[in-house]
Amino acid sequence: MASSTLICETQPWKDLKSHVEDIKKTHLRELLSDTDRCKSMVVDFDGITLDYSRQRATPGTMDKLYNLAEGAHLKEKIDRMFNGEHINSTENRSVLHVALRAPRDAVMQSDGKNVVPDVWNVLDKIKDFSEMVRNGSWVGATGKALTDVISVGIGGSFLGPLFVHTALQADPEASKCARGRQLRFLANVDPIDVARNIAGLKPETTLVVVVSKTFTTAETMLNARTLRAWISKELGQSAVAKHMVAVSTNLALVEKFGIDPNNAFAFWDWVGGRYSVCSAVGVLPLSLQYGFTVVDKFLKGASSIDQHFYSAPFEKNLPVLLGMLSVWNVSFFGYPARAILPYSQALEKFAPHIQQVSMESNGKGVSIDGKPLPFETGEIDFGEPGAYGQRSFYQLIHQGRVIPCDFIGVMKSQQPVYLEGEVANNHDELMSNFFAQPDALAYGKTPEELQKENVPQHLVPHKTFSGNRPSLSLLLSSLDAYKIGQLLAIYEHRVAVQGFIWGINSFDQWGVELGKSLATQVRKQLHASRVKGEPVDGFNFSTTTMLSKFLKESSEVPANPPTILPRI
Ligand SMILES: O=P(O)(O)OC[C@H]1O[C@H](O)[C@H](O)[C@@H](O)[C@@H]1O
Repeated sequence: MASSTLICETQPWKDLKSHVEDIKKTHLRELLSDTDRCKSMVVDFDGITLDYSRQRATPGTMDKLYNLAEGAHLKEKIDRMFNGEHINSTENRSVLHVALRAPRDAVMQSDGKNVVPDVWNVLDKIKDFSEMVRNGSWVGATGKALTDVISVGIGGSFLGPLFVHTALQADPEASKCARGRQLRFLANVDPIDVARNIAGLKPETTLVVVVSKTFTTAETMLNARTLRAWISKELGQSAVAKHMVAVSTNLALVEKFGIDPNNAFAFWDWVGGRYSVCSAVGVLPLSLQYGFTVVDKFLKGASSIDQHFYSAPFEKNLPVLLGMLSVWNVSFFGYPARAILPYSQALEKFAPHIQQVSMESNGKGVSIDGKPLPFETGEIDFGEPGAYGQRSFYQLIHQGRVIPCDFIGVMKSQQPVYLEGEVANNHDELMSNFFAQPDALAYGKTPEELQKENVPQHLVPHKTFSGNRPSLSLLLSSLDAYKIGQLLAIYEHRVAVQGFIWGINSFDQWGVELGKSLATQVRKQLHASRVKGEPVDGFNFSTTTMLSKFLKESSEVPANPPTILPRI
């Protein structure tokens, strides 16, 4: 539905621009006193409750947002995604991560081919392989079972799997399945990350999974070569076949690296890196750690949201509502950021994953047709588990900048604790904050209220809270593999909705390229200076000065060193 009209030139956008001026005159206190309005702003789906009554919006705003969705051809764009059309136009690819969690009998086409059987071939292969490793029928070079896995990858080949792993770690069913096993992630090319990852592990009981869509990412490939050296130094070159497997779309490069193609797990160019956690990228390491049954539940949770996103009317559609409200906050109120505040330690890696999903997708400067945008897209996503955040950046959120917040709570803790004689059990204590903070942000505290509380006059300005700070709350019935899959898919689709409304391509990432090519130039210079003593040349004054200083101060680095691996 590519149309060269920018969304900001349409009538629904203009209507919202004037409507926001009215809303700005209304305090959230007032909005929250309207019970019918609040009732209309609670939506339930499959164990998830969304309450968006603390958004600076009325039912009238929502109608105007639905008009905007229509003006942006949102439904057609969602359909085009599910139909496998090449909506990633700059890379001429379909965007079909929904096919990764589709049921076995579903049909989803990309380039005239049903991709679901390919997806299930890989899933079956992962199931078989992970079972063999877990039950000890696949052993390492010395005949020992492989109990530990290091997943090597960065960006989309790291953040999603890390989020899911962290979320599953304390889940009773998953943790039982993971007993005696370890899963670690090596992402940074910093040698310190290598040192930390291999600390306490032995090559003979370790399986390395190299995860890279392209199999060319400099950091990942150097880390993969480093772990290959770690294995072959101790067990010999031939051990690599038993101790290293790969996940990639580039199977030719996997083979060239020295990994047996039988031990490579494929995915496809219609899966974007940041949307790849449901492909072998996440499914392989997670199945090795937790078993395929647990991971299958995670996929089913994501699939439940895919169906909902595809078929639910907009007023009941969680990703659509969340996406539209984000557009409202960013494009009409001009709020630059969004705080993701899970009240569950299990979700501590959720915000870092969503940072990539959201900011790499929607941080764009031109429309999908290449027209410069006269408005900002994307938002700065950040977050920490609530209890941490409250003791660090909530001050700014309460009395400084206005930052719309997503509060994410869970009804039942994965690991309940009850202490005799306590007023509240530990999870209730945590959840007290989940319920209290949104109201504190919305209502604030007036000078009159403070005076009634006999607050000394000179402190009244400091203790006054303006309130009127928007948030929304997502309450999950539990946090098992299924719910984790749902949460992931809600945010993936929310980000897509935002991009569809703004009229951008949320599925490419050209902005990442420039930094990478400049790093290549620096890498060549470092090599030439260390090996041939060549002076720094071809950079600006600032970079030349800093590079020369770096080379001089680290001159003890040998030019042609033998393999040295870190030890801690
Ligand atoms: O999976 P890889 O090909 O190694 O790519 C890893 C990452 O590389 C770049 O940084 C891209 O911008 C990311 O989207 C991608 O996830």
